[in-house]
Amino acid sequence: MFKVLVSDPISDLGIQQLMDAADVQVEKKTGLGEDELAAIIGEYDALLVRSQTRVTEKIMAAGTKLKVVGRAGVGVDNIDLEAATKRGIIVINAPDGNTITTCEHTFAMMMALARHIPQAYAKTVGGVWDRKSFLGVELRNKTLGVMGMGRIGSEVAKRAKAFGMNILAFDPFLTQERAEKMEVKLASVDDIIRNADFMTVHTPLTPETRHMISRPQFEVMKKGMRIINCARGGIIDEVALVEAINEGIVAGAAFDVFEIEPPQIDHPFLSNPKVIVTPHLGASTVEAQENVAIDVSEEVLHILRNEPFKNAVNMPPVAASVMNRLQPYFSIGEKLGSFAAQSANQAVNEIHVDYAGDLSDVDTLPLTRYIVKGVLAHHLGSGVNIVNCMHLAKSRDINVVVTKASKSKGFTNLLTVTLKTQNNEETLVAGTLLNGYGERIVQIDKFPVDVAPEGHQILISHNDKPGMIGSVGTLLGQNDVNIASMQVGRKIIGGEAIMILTVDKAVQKDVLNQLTTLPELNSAIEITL
Ligand SMILES: NC(=O)C1=CN([C@@H]2O[C@H](COP(=O)(O)OP(=O)(O)OC[C@H]3O[C@@H](n4cnc5c(N)ncnc54)[C@H](O)[C@@H]3O)[C@@H](O)[C@H]2O)C=CC1
Ligand SMILES: O=C(O)C(=O)COP(=O)(O)O
Repeated sequence: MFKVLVSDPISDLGIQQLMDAADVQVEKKTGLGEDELAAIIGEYDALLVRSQTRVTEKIMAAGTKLKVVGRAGVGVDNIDLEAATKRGIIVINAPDGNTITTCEHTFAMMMALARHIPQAYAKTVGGVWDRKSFLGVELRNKTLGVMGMGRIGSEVAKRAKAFGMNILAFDPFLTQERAEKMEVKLASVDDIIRNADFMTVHTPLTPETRHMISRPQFEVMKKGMRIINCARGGIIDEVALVEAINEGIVAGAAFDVFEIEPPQIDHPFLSNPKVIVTPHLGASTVEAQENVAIDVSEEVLHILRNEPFKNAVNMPPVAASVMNRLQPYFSIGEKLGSFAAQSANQAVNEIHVDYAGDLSDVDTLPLTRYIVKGVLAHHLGSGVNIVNCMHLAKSRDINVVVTKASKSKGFTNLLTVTLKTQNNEETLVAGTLLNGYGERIVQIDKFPVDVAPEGHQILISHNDKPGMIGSVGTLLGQNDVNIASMQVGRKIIGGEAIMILTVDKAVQKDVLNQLTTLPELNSAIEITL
């Protein structure tokens, strides 16, 4: 008999099939603290949660029988995926079931914002008949900026068009072709900030999206913009937003999610008349809750019964027979993918992987998955894993092309990852495992290099002129950035060159900006591996 614990409010109808299963016993215990949950989790084979329960390392460690954590929803940021993977606990989510519901909530928030509905309601029920204070705006003919054109963002864009809005859309995986198909205008973050009347965010919270709208963006923002966040708290800097409202830059904001949930009673949003809020209700409809609970229950049953499943966000199912030969390359493969994604600055529509050497005669798909995961994870965050990465690439019209050759330029194996963008630009990174020296990047674009892929690196493109190394070193020194190692690569004397530095800590954006002002220096990108 499998025991399943449901620790958040999850639809009874949705989990009916679990409750009906003869080999499963379901128990519901909501509102438990970490210690209380850790004290009982050892009895259970599966745990079902929404966003309230924090499934921490401590819970995983105590869950000695735990085979699966099921998230009845999309975001898995309340689950310690690393801890789960380390312990072989499969984490699954239900990515599709609440898309429309969350999209509709976003629309409800946008309309409430445009017409001051919560504020007007409060006054009216308070006995004040005030028709002067709540002059609204139409959505028709307004420009809506959508940041993140995944499942929810795309649905929001579709509905906004029906309201006569013009859509500017930004997503690192949105190509011109796909934008045209969706009848939206492909835009940069900057285009949206400067031109939109309404802006809505639909990205996951990743290191890159954290505070993606902050003071510098508010400073150049179109005056009077209205902002909606029904994705994750922290994508928009809450403090900077309140300042921008008080300075008259932002006309109003509608937030369903907060950097810390629930927010403290003195959170500045709660007393600001231009901010409307809901308590993380994006996914809260009868339909969505049934959908996600059904999806997650089905998957949990499959996993408990050792049957195939599809929505794992962490589980690496690699056949044992190929494991021994491929496994040593998993880490360098993922790093090459990540390195390439961080150095490409356009939407990618092809990931080309070339295997040269003795791996060319085995099924390299498990290794390709690590490379594709490395590429996608830079933008998609913790939701991408080696189980779902191929599907995610396909759903974003990204082709994964693999070629193989037995000759490997002198290495036992050489892995070459080339990202092709919609403008036919190519970013190439090649790497290998060197006997006795470990992982090495041996080529970046056309330049041969010898770099250990680890930590914080700065990739600089410059012209091969005397004094470049000195001026870069001096500028970094002045900014307290310590250089651990440095490599330069060039094809011909005096021509194009690259410099790759490994530094001891993350580099501030303004230091990278300062680097780009140096004479003969073309670009400087930070890469974190
Ligand atoms: N308020 C609520 O109750 C709910 C919130 N959510 C949240 O909504 C968000 C979106 O969910 P889905 O659409 O299902 O996810 P999705 O994975 O389908 O879409 C996310 C999109 O964001 C894009 N993205 C990543 N980094 C970006 C960047 N720096 N700039 C622009 N775009 C970027 C990705 O390429 C992807 O297309 C997630 O954060 C999810 O957790 C989802 C359901 C309910
Ligand atoms: O699915 C998501 O990402 C959500 O944020 C929904 O959260 P909830 O299940 O309503 O706690």
